[in-house]
Amino acid sequence: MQHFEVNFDGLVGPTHNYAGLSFGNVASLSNAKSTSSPKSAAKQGLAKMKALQEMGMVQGVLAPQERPDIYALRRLGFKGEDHEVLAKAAKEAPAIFRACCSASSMWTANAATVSPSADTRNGKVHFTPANLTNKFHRSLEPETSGRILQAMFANSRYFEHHRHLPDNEHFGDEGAANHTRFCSDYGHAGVELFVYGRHAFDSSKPAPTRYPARQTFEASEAVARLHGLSPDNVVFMQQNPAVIDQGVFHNDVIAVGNQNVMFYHEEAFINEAQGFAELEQKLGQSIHFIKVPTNVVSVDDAVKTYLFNTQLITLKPGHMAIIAPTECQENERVAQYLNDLVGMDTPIKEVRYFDVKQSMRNGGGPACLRLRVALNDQELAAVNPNVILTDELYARLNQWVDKHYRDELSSDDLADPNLLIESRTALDELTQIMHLGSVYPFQRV
Ligand SMILES: N=C(N)NCCC[C@H](NC(=O)CCC(=O)O)C(=O)O
Repeated sequence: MQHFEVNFDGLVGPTHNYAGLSFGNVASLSNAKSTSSPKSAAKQGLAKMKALQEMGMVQGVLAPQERPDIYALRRLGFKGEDHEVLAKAAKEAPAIFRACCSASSMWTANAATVSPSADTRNGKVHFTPANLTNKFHRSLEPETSGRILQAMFANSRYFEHHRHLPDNEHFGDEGAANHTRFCSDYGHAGVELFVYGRHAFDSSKPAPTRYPARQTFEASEAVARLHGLSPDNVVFMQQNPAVIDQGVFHNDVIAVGNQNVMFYHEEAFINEAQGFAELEQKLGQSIHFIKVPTNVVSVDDAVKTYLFNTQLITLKPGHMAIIAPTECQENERVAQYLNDLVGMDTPIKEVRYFDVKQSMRNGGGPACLRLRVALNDQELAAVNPNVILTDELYARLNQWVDKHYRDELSSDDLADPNLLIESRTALDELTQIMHLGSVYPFQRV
């Protein structure tokens, strides 16, 4: 039996824009209200997907969501025809309106937590959509994320889908951005590391003071329970609150792991030694812990360049590549570090740089843009084949973007009723291309 790690990248939606919605995410706040390019954002994402496919990876595509979210606006009391709802909300509650227009589902590392079948009690691949309660604009995602994932992984013999956790800050869950799986090989039982930012039910425990900790310990525990993971194969570690307060709003902004490698910043965790010893003991083998010291790369540089929001992928046994944003190349210290890293005696042998600047300006790097799903060949054969990137699908999606997406989008354009029509037209066609069925609210009423 063969095993794969499949990366499901978020296809950027037609309303991609910069609205400054994520307090605690430095890039989101500093680029608020700049003009975006949905077309280049989508094309940058597709180019990264294609490159990984050409590197021999199995690459998947995760569809975007319907925005503006007219249903959320109606729930908040805006009435009338769709164009009236848009006009009233944009005028009377512009901040709420902008939140309902976000294309934030593109960061699919936050779509769900996924446990491969080798780790779970019933031998199925488990999915729990993230509730994303900490940010209003992101809390609009889990229902549709769940429907899209069910349309992609539809075979109940292999896949089990859970409902997202209760929509409350106590169970704030940000999905795979705070979850890393270590294993000797993708098909072998691994150890799942859940990293949380605070304890919701114990205020005596450390917590950040400036920016929010989006993931709670209690949420991480609940996901591990739902997925039927054995306590012998799970480790919980707390993020260092001091780095959350410096803009590290998810663990994947300060650490990335793959198989037997953990690439991380010196300041990432509380109780690092204890957590890492537990990881190795539960995995039953040693892990390459590649620690980047503060005096080589500061937390500030890590946040600005997303050195750790890189994808660490296995190209052949013992040979990994780092997929980094071009921001890393443009920072002298980080570029030098990466240059040195590939010469060190670790499984990381090469670095490839990608321009995902449209996403980076909202605080989303290469790793935010993908959801990892480890699958065996039978499970892969049971995945909806129309969501796996082929040369044909790549060409088709590029044409689709050219046909439907705007070159530029400003904050004022969000209230244009044509944008809603354009988005729905595009998504309706996309569900046919990807054989997803009626996953969007406008297709269901
Ligand atoms: N690290 C990972 N895995 N994901 C990055 C998510 C970025 C996203 N940005 C935003 O939602 C900004 C939207 C805006 O401001 O318009 C967020 O903060 O949740």
